Amino acid sequence: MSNFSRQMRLSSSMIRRLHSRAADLSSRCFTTMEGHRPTIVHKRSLDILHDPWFNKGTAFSMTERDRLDLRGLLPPNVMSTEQQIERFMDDLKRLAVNARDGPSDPYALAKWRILNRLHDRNETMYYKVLIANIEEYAPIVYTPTVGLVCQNYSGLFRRPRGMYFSAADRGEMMSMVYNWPADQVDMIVVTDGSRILGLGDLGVQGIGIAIGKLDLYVAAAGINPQRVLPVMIDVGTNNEKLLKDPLYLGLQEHRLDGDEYIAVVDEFMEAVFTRWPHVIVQFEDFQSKWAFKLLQRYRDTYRMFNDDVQGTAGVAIAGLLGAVRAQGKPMIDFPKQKIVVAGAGSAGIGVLNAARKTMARMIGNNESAFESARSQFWVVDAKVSKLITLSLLVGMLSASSSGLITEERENVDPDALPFARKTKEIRRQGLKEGASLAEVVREVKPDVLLGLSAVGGLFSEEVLEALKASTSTRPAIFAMSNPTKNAECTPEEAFSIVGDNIIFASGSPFNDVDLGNGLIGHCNQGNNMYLFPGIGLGTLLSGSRVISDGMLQAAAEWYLAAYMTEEEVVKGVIYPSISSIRNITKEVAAAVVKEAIDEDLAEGYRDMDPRELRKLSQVYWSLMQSNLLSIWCFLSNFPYTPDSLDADSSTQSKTLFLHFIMLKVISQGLNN
Ligand SMILES: NC(=O)c1ccc[n+]([C@@H]2O[C@H](COP(=O)([O-])OP(=O)(O)OC[C@H]3O[C@@H](n4cnc5c(N)ncnc54)[C@H](O)[C@@H]3O)[C@@H](O)[C@H]2O)c1
Ligand SMILES: O=C(O)C[C@H](O)C(=O)O
Ligand SMILES: [Mg+2]
Repeated sequence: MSNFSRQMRLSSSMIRRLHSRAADLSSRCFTTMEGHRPTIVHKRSLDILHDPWFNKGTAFSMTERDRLDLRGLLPPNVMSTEQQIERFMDDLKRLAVNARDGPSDPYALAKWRILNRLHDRNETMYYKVLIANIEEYAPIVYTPTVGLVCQNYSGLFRRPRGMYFSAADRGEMMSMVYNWPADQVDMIVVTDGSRILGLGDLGVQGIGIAIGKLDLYVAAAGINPQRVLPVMIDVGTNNEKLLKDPLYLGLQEHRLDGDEYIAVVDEFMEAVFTRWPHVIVQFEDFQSKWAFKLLQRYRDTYRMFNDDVQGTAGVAIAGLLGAVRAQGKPMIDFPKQKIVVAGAGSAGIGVLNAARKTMARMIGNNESAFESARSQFWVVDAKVSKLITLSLLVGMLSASSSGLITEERENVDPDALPFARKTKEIRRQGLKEGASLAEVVREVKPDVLLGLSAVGGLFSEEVLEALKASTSTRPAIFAMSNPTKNAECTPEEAFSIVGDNIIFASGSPFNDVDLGNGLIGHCNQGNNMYLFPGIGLGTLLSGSRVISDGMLQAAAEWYLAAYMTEEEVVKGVIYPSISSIRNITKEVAAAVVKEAIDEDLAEGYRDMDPRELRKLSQVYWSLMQSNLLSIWCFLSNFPYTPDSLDADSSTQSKTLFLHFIMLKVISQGLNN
């Protein structure tokens, strides 16, 4: 071989090596500062974002995100360093301004920041703090402060948490899910940010709600924090303020709609269930237009549920049954209750459907029972139909379709249609289509006034005055809208206007009211947090294929409704305190497991044979009920076993035997 050709061979292999080294280097390097030499990083994915030496946060360009396996781990909008600094400074200044204006919101936000920083530094410690002080910190990491966090998310954003799937990721999601570092994910909470609490469309900022809900999964249900995944599906926003905000972190385009929207959610569902076939997906805070459609679309094929529709319905039913007991009546009297509901959105309709079914079951469980249950509800809404929107646009102020919904109303939402009152009926009651809430309350004299309207103060003085004429010995007011400012009324307003003898519940926490003379007006928190962690845990442990109505009903009616003692209910306490959320979650989960087995839906946990599970359930049902959560925490390597395992000597041997069987069952799954 001539020297020349040897040199050629050497140089071509060298060139190949150099090429591959260059390619390798280019995949591992990026610029930390414009105009500077590139940084070489030997890390990938979240490890980069969690490393203060390398992390550029939202300033990673799209090509860098692809090269460094970061795609989907950051909100989609790429920011410049200048924008990042501006966002940080804006936020800092805003806190100073707010602090002068009034203490409460900035104080709660400051607490959230401190907790969030702890979450970033040391997750174990974060959850220990949360669990030990759940009553104090649930209102910070969850409702109501989480709403404020979502509203201020652009300013608060420091380190990403969870995954973002945007409309721009179509066709990529199946590979993007592998950017998430955990091989096992048990729970996903997903939102598209279109209706965050009662705060409307917050776009990508809605990720905060998914994070807050999963904090409760960890704190209340003992789900391992390494196996939860908050998800934001960013399909744009119709919030004009966010669309114009140069510092907004999400896609700055109007929301996708129709088939295009469904295609994005379909792709997301397929991707997550392909990587984690046993995962459970909780849909959260989707506008009602999509909440029902997506629930119908997926509920028979995937392990999923909609918390606002189904979780809220269960919690409301438990409270409504509690209100019957508080009147000194048996629960079976529920079908006689007259109920006025304000707000026929995803939560309102969910409650109406479930309450109607519960009543029908109590009075015969047949067609005519179902029909007669319908007449116990009066629904008031303020939907502006498409036609009216159009007429408003062209300046013709016609009457909006608000007030009492009757069969006379045009363009009634099909989900609300079954509750449209018949004209003949309401004429007899002295009412008409569109009657105001106050008129309806005045004429119907209901036992219950329930709000899921997202309108703060909707239960005005006039409405509450009208409720004084209620035919109930103990009228109940459920002001369930969140966060605090959106509550339909405060407990002070309710007790002072309607009287000391009422039952009061709100979605966000309020303090009890001092009624004088040593009496306390109890303020219950009627929030779906009492159900969703147990629904998720029970579904996970049973390995149910889907989440059936029966499983949800079992959770609400068997357990939550019966949870309070007679003594408590008489005092007006119809929901438990948040401090007992772990105990409630355990029982809710046990009810869900049992029902899944009874309905033949349980497939066992991972490799657990369903027949074995059935046997286990029959023999050890009562024990499971008292030990399920401890066992789960223990076996899933969750570091914070909630209550000490039952060590009572008389039950110890049985308990240990149960632990042994459950250990066998669950370890099969964990070893997969
Ligand atoms: N406590 C809980 O556990 C819980 C659970 C879910 C939802 N929520 C709260 O319920 C509220 C509604 O949630 P959603 O998902 O049903 O929202 P949604 O937007 O689907 O429904 C709200 C409905 O209220 C109607 N409305 C608006 N103004 C009204 C008025 N003046 N009078 C009567 N109706 C009016 C709207 O037309 C709409 O149909 C939110 O504040 C949410 O935070 C609470
Ligand atoms: O998030 C909550 O506090 C309850 C409910 O899911 C809501 O949307 O308001
Ligand atoms: Mg919600």
